[in-house]
Amino acid sequence: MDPLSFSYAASPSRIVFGAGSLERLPGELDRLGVRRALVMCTPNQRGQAEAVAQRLPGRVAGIFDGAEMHVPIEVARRARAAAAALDADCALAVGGGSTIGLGKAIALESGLPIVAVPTTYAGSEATPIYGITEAGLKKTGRDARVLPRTVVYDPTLSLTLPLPLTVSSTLNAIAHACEGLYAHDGNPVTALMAEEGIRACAGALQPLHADPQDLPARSQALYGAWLCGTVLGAVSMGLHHKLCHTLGGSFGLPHAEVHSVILPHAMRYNTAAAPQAMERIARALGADDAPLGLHRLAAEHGAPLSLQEIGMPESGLDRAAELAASQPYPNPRPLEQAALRQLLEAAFHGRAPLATPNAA
Ligand SMILES: NC(=O)C1=CN([C@@H]2O[C@H](COP(=O)(O)OP(=O)(O)OC[C@H]3O[C@@H](n4cnc5c(N)ncnc54)[C@H](OP(=O)(O)O)[C@@H]3O)[C@@H](O)[C@H]2O)C=CC1
Ligand SMILES: O=C(O)/C=C\C(=O)CC(=O)O
Repeated sequence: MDPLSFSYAASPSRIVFGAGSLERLPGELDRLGVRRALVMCTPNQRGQAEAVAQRLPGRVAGIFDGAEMHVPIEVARRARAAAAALDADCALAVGGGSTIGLGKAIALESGLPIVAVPTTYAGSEATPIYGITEAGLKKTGRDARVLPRTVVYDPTLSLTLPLPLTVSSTLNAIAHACEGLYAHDGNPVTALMAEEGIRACAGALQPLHADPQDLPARSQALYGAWLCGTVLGAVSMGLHHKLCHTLGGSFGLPHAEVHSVILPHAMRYNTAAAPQAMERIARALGADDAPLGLHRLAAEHGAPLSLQEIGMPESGLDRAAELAASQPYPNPRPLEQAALRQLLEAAFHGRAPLATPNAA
């Protein structure tokens, strides 16, 4: 197959990046003709949302502070009703993937434009992917309406992100890029972004570990998160993301942490089937071996290493392997339930990924 045969579509989002760029938010709303923004946040980030609202006198329809992880449908319905009742003309999401995801739930139904001000490294602001959880099942989809029109990346807003979450959220970002490097619908541009995204994210962890208030390192992590999120938005995800969604959606495990634990193991599962991707990941990490490099990065910076420690019941491993193997999706190596069960066993106990793949 010709390796230089691809299709490419650039993201139409407008990106405003840099320390202090929140000051540019009023001008960005002007560009979109926004008059009544619904400012959205989680309950604990209400203060931050109020501070953002104060920068927009006369242009805030209200504050909705009920965002929750994985966008429960009941929360989505409440937010949609609030946006309609307040006659909002924009969903202004200030927060991490949970808040931005709620903005997407509104946009999906109403077509309202989203302006995102991300405060974690999850990358949702850079994708047309939405996720909504109903009756214990998380469904994801793609729709151009949910891609934020404008993203204001201001690294000063992430200075308050606690270090453990900083580390796991950065690994969540790195996971997007890792899978982007072997995606069947990737292209040379997403590969460049992925490798640079991994390098930027991984390189930010050491200085942030030493000082979580290191603003240049926060900028670097956010820059990497933008690149990795853009990759996620452009290509199909494989085993790693599917496994994380199964574990998050059906077993309630925390999103960024489950990514941190699974990533080295999912990369080992795919090592033999995606050698070029592994080479690029290893190069970006400055490691000899991609899965071991990812495991080391997580271990050195105190990320959780085992499913056990983030709440996975051992009794659920069979079911998780079954669920992960039950729906077909593109992945470099075919999905084999027994091998996935072995992967989950190693991840459950927090073992380093085996030096050779767990099946031929
Ligand atoms: N559609 C897509 O493309 C993507 C969607 N997602 C989705 O996003 C969600 C995960 O995103 P993630 O960002 O990890 O989760 P959250 O948005 O839930 O944020 C994680 C944690 O970060 C804390 N936090 C956020 N901002 C700050 C801040 N400025 N200072 C201090 N603490 C802060 C929150 O605290 P508190 O709760 O106290 O506010 C929360 O506990 C999942 O539902 C996932 O499925 C993730 C990636 C891509
Ligand atoms: O679950 C969603 O909302 C959609 C995608 C993601 O969460 C990507 C990820 O697993 O980080």
